[in-house]
Amino acid sequence: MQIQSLSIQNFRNLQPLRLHFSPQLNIIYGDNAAGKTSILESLFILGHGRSFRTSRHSKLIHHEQDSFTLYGELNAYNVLHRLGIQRFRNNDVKMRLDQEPLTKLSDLVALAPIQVLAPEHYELLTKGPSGRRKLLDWGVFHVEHSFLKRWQSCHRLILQRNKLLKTSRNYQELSVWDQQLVPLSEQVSHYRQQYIDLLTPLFKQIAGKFLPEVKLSLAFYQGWQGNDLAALLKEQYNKDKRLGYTQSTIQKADIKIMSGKKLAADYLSRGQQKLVTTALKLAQLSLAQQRGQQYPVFLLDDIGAELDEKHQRMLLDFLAQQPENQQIFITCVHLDPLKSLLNRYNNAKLFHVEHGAVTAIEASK
Ligand SMILES: Nc1ncnc2c1ncn2[C@@H]1O[C@H](COP(=O)(O)OP(=O)(O)OP(=O)(O)O)[C@@H](O)[C@H]1O
Repeated sequence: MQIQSLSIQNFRNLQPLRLHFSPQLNIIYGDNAAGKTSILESLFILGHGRSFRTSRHSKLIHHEQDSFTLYGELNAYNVLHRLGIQRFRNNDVKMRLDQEPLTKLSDLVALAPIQVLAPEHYELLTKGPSGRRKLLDWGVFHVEHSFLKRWQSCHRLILQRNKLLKTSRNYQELSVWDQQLVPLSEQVSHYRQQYIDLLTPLFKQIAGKFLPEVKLSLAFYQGWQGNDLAALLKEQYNKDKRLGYTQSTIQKADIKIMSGKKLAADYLSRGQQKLVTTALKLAQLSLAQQRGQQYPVFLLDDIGAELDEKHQRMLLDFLAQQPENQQIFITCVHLDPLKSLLNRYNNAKLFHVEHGAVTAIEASK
């Protein structure tokens, strides 16, 4: 997938603008607080309907305005699509795809795979499992679109079960729900496990280059112990009732990132943890390419801020070896470290951002 152009209105500090992108490499540079990440954020919203920096949409709207509007031209499966998203302070959202109203976020996500690696993600290992689960589910969804429907049904059933737990007098009253919940949960877990199995060799290969000193691997925790979820739900009924929620669900799933037999988060330095996150995201990108899916657009925020020079070079070398139709966006304060990457592309585009205004610069200059 490639983003051909983007118009932005009333988004964070950005002045109204329209940008035409390179199908390969785009570099957005400028001083701190110029608005570089805001551009990446708006690109991310085209494929996710939400930001990667905040869950509060109102923060994205320019201080003095009531709504922001994004309008993107996307090339998906060699077809040009026009996507418009408008978000209001009261949380209303209007989305249109090719002139038609778009009501399902999943259609947007399926159309436009967009992946981001930003400083926010470098705490992926130490924070709770929800970030890792999001990363996993985004990947699973792009391998297997039918995953989402099952995932949503499962969440609905868990919600209903939790409500019923409070009023139920014995397990029998819940067992009908569990007859539906158990097979659905097992299917969701099966897809997740399959994805981890596909991702692991690529992750090991990439992590092995970035961190040759540690032996990393991935393990999948499905959200409960053992293989008999039906028996577990029955056995845990009294405790679930006391707690007011179901303990063993797909909502507890996690990717365990291991260093040998230990959890990587407990033993690796902060720098090493950043490299593990980088390797995970790059492995997801490689997996999509390997499977002949639509290549996700890859957004890399603030390359200079988090990695040392040696690993920055390794990351840039990795990006320099990407296939031709892989679109990449990178933000940075200094252009110098990116010169060798720029030299590899004859159609790279540079954008200079200053106080929310963006100027396209010829890459040859
Ligand atoms: N809703 C908003 N309305 C107006 N301005 C905003 C809004 N939200 C954030 N800003 C401002 O937008 C500016 C740009 O922020 P952004 O994070 O995009 O900068 P950046 O160029 O990526 O900076 P850095 O290099 O420091 O990461 C900041 O000064 C921020 O305070």
